[in-house]
Amino acid sequence: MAESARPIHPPTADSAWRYTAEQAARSRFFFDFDGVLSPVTDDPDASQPVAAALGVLEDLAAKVDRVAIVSARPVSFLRTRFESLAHVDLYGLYGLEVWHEGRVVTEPTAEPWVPAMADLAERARAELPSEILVEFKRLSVALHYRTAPQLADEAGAWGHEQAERHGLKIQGGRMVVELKPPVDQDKGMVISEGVKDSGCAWYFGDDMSDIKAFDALRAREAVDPEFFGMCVAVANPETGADVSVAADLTLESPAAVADFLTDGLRRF
Ligand SMILES: O=P(O)(O)OC[C@H]1O[C@H](O[C@H]2O[C@H](CO)[C@@H](O)[C@H](O)[C@H]2O)[C@H](O)[C@@H](O)[C@@H]1O
Repeated sequence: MAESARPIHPPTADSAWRYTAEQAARSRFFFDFDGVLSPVTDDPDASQPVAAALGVLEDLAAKVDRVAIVSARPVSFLRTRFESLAHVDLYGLYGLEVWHEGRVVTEPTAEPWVPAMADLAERARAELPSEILVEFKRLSVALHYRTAPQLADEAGAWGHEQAERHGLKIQGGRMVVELKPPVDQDKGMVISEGVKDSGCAWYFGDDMSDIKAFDALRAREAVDPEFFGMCVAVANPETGADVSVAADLTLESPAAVADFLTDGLRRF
């Protein structure tokens, strides 16, 4: 049977799956964690992948070239959720950490920032209202206001002041402001690197930081007419239409992502 042509954007799910199945050995899948594989919870420590996600990710990894999770969480956290998956790679802290050959490899230029980030987390706890949940992630500090949305401006102002004073990067997310070392690394860079030598890649994301990963797929398509990049958004009330508008397709929830993959795997 003749091979399908690269689907035209926005492709139908059917044409995207058909093309990917034909290119399975050269296809890679990348997933954000929070809001994509796990439903949002008030307590960041409580979030868990939807029950069907683990099995379907491992099944997918057996059919395609590579499956990876690309998250703002540390690898140590992702390991607690995905330890049972032997064939799924983990990128943590926007790619500052990678799980490689049984250990965490940290971007060397970021490592010296650990003490400064620990100090920042301590000051955030002391200086901000206790309703703002401070999450220390070794190489970044997240200021969560999900349970106290009236404190969004205060968290943002404190974050911006610290970023300016200490030369840090600041990143907004879903009811969160995050401070990071001034190291050039984001999900777009992870994906640009991660799709080298591949013919097809999918990225599933729900947050503003995931748009850079979508852009990386578009950029690769622009220079390689053979390459097919599929951007999938997961709907949520907090990022407005920005992520969906940048995507080829929008799914309703993490449970819908697992169902979508289960259905797609039938084409292989
Ligand atoms: O890149 P991701 O895997 O999507 O991580 C983004 C942030 O996810 C977490 O916060 C978000 O999910 C929490 C649990 O559902 C929720 O309480 C919070 O409001 C969301 O912003 C994580 O805690 C952050 O560190 C990540 O930056």
